[in-house]
Amino acid sequence: MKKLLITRALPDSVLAAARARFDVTLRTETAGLSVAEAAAALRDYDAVLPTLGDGFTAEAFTGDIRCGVLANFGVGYNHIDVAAARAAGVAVSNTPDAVTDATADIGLTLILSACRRAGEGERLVRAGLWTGWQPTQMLGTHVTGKTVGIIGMGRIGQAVARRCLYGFDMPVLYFNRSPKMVDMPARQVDSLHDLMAQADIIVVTVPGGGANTGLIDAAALAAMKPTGIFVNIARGDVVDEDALIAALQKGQIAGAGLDVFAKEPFVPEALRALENVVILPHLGTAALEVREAMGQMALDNIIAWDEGRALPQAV
Ligand SMILES: NC(=O)C1=CN([C@@H]2O[C@H](COP(=O)(O)OP(=O)(O)OC[C@H]3O[C@@H](n4cnc5c(N)ncnc54)[C@H](O)[C@@H]3O)[C@@H](O)[C@H]2O)C=CC1
Ligand SMILES: O=C(O)C(=O)CO
Repeated sequence: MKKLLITRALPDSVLAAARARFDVTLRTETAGLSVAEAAAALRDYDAVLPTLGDGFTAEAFTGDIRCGVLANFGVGYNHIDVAAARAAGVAVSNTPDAVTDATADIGLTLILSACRRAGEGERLVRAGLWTGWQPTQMLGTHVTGKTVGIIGMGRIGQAVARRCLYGFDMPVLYFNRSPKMVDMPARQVDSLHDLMAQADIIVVTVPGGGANTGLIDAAALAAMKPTGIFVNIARGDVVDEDALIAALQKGQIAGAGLDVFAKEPFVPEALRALENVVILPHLGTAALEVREAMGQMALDNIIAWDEGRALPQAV
C-alpha cells in the first residue's frame, strides 16, 4: 500500500475512502505545514493531500523526493510552487467546480451582510442596545438593482454574477485578465480602475499569489465610489490589507465583506475594530457535502496517479 499523508482533518467519509486504499497518516494540527515539514512530507510519503496554508514553496522541493503527487484539497493552490513541483517530478491537482457554488454563496452572504449592516445589527441586539424599530435606524445600501463589478470572471466569478443578475436584478460588469465571453448579459470592462469606479459593489474572485499579490492597491481602492462596498472571497494577498483598512477608516469606501486575509488566521486588530466590515473565517466552502466532494475529488486524483492514469484535475 502506498503511503499517503493527509495534512488536515477531513470529513469521515473521505478518510474512510482514503484508508480503504492507502496507508494513511492523518495530521490533526490546524496550522499549515511549515516549509521544513512540507519538505519532510515530500521525502517520506508517496502521495500528499495538502491544503491551503501548507508551505510547498520552491525551497520545499530542494531535498530528496519520494512523493509523486500533491492532490490539493481546494481549488486555490497559491501555497504550492507548481513550477518547482513539476521540475521535481511531482504532479499537482486541485478541486475546481466542487467549490464554485458554495463560495459564490458566501460572496452573496458578504454582499448582503455588508450592504445591510447585518453584523453591526446583530452586535447591537446581542449587546442589549436595541431600542426598537425606527424609520431612520441603521440604514444600509439597497442591494437590488445596484451594479456589481467582478474581478476575475472565472468559475466562481460567473457564479457570483449569475446570482446577482438573476437573483437581485443587478447589472454585471467584469474585469478579467484575458478577454472572456460569458453566457449572460454582462459587460467586460478593459481596465481594473474603470471597473472599480463604475461598480457599486466589487467582488474579487481571482487566484492568489504570483502577479496577483497586491493587485488591489491603494490607487485601485481610491477609484471606488465613496458609497462602494468591497468584497473579497479570493485570497487575502490579492488586496493590500493596510490600504484597505486605511480606505475604510477614512470613509473613502462605505464598507467591506471579507472571507480571506493576508496572513490567516491573523486578522489585524484595526480591521476587527471597524463596524463597517463583515469578517468571516474563510468559510467559502464550509458545508459538509462540499468538503466531501472536494475530498473525494482530491482522492480520485491520487487514485488516478496510483493507477498510472492522467490526473483528472491536473494543475
Ligand atoms: N473563500 C474561499 O473559501 C474560496 C476561495 N477560492 C479562491 O477563488 C479563486 C478563484 O477560483 P475559480 O473561480 O475556480 O478560478 P478560475 O481559474 O475559474 O477563475 C479565475 C479567473 O480570474 C482571472 N484572473 C486571473 N488573474 C487575474 C487578474 N490579475 N485580473 C483579472 N482577472 C484575473 C482568470 O482569467 C480567471 O478567469 C481560487 O483560486 C481561490 O483562491 C476558491 C474557493 C473557495
Ligand atoms: O478551494 C479553495 O481554494 C479554498 O479556499 C477553500 O475551499
